[in-house]
Amino acid sequence: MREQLIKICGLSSPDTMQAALDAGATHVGLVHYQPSPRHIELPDASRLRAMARGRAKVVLLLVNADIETTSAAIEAIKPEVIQFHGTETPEWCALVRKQVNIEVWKALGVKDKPTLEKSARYIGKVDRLLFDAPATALPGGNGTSFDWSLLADHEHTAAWGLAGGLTPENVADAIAQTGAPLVDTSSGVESAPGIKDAAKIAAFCAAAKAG
Ligand SMILES: O=C(O)c1ccccc1N[C@@H]1O[C@H](COP(=O)(O)O)[C@@H](O)[C@H]1O
Repeated sequence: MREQLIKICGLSSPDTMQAALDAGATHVGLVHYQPSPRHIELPDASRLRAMARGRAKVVLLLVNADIETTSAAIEAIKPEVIQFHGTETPEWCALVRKQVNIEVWKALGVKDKPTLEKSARYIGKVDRLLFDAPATALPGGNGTSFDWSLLADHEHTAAWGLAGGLTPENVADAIAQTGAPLVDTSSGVESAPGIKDAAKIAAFCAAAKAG
């Protein structure tokens, strides 16, 4: 049986990092993007990163960051994965992937079939595609989902994951409908924007594993 991959993103305190690790998250995400309520400065991110070593893969989330910001964040956090969540091009993703030798993921907002098909531009350039709801106020982390039926007959030719509005209540259904090998949540395990809830994190991981 394959392992269900589970990413809890936007962690910014030791308590909630511990909750995600104890709940069995396979990936934990740190958002380094100033406009986000989940933004974390590099020294704090580095401390949380140390907690996860050997227990879960750390995913550094960046949005259209310049070279200096990207390099400084990678140097400080030493993540296993970098997730680009803005309008980064396939070429940019491939360049970073070649330079840093860690997994590179690209998040893409799925509005309709054509936008899903455009994801093919990233095949071979990244290690995983992350299908999310289209950007609204923020490029992601808005707690909104997209029409999962768009994925039903999509032929996946690369590793992928599902994000956008996933909660402890809907994640099992999302996995059943889409077969997502990785599920990713942020808002769905919070009590308020940027405030993670340990009980919701535990419930999400349990539901995803059961799903
Ligand atoms: O979490 C954020 O604040 C964020 C900011 C900018 C880009 C992406 C962001 N979060 C990622 O968006 C998806 C979906 O999040 P949600 O579950 O709908 O809140 C996920 O990958 C988050 O990590």
